Amino acid sequence: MRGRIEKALSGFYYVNVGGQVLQCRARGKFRREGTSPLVGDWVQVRELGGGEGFVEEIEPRKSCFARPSAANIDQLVIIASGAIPVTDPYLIDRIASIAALKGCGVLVCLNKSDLDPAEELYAIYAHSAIPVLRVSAKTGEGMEQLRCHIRGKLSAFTGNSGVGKSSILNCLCPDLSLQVGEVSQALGRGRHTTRHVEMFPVEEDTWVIDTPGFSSFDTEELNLELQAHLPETFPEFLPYLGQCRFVGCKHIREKGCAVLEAVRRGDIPSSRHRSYVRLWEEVKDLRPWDKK
Ligand SMILES: Nc1nc2c(ncn2[C@@H]2O[C@H](COP(=O)(O)OP(=O)(O)OP(=O)(O)O)[C@@H](O)[C@H]2O)c(=O)[nH]1
Ligand SMILES: [Zn+2]
Repeated sequence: MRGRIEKALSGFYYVNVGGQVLQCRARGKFRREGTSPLVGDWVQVRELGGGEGFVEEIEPRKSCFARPSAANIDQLVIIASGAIPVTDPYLIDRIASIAALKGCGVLVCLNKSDLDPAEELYAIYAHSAIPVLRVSAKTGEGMEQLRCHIRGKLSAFTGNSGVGKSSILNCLCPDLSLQVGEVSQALGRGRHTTRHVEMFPVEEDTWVIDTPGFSSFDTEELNLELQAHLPETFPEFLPYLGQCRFVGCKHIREKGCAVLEAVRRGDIPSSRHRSYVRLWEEVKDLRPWDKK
C-alpha cells in the first residue's frame, strides 16, 4: 500500500493511506542503512491489521530538511512582520537561499498588517523575485490570497517567534485550533524543546507544517553546496550571472560586476544584495574537511 507520512512521534509513523491513517513502525533496515522515514515521505507500507503496519520502502525524495525534519516540502512560507517582533530581512533571505538550494519554492507573508503595513519589507520583496503577500491573522486580510498560494502543496511555515505562524494556521483551518493549542501546551514551544513534526490538512491536497522559530534553520544548512551555488539561490541575480567583466566574479565589490550594476540601477533591491554579501561571509571559509 502506498501512503504519506503525516506525523512522526515517539518512534511511530502515522501514514495516510487514502483516508485511513495507519500507525507504523519502520523496518530495521532503514536504521542499518543510516536513513529514517520523514514526515512528508511517500512510502510503501504493509498493513498488519488493527490500524497498524510497517514502513517498508521510502520513495525517492524531491527535497529534505534537517529541521524541521521533513521531506518533499514544496514551498517554504516565511512569515514575517513589521510590527513587534519586527523581522530582519537578512533572516528571510538566509532561509530563502537555503530553500532555493533545495529546489523548494518560497513565499514571504507579512503578517499583522492590521498593526503595521510593513512598508520596508514589502518594498524589498515586491522588487525581488520572491512573491510577497500582506496578511492579518486578526482581521483575515489576505487569507484568501494565501490560500491560493498554498493550494495543492505541502508548505512549511517558518518565521521568527511571535510573528503569528500558529495564528495564521488557525485562521486557515479553524477546526485545528484546539489541536494546535494542545500540541503547544503538551510539548512546549521554548527554544530548547523539540516539537514533533506534523502535516496539518488545510484543504484537499493542501498541507501545512508549522515549525518553531528561525533558529531551526541553523548552520548545518550553511554548507559547501550553498557556498558553491550562492549566487544562483538569489533568483533576481540570474539574468546577470555570466555578464560580469571577470570570470569567477563573486559579486561582492568587483569592478565590472553586472550584479552590482543592477543593484546600483535599482533593479535588484540593495537589501537583497547586502544579505547576499553577509551570507557569503558566512560560507566563504568553509572547507571540505571542516564538515562532513
Ligand atoms: N494584531 C495582530 N496580532 C497577531 C496577529 N497574528 C498573531 N498575532 C498575535 O501575536 C502573538 C504570537 O502569535 P503566534 O501565532 O503564537 O506566533 P508564532 O509565530 O506561532 O510564535 P511561536 O510559536 O513562538 O513560533 C499572539 O499574541 C497573537 O495573538 C495579527 O495578524 N495581528
Ligand atoms: Zn559579478
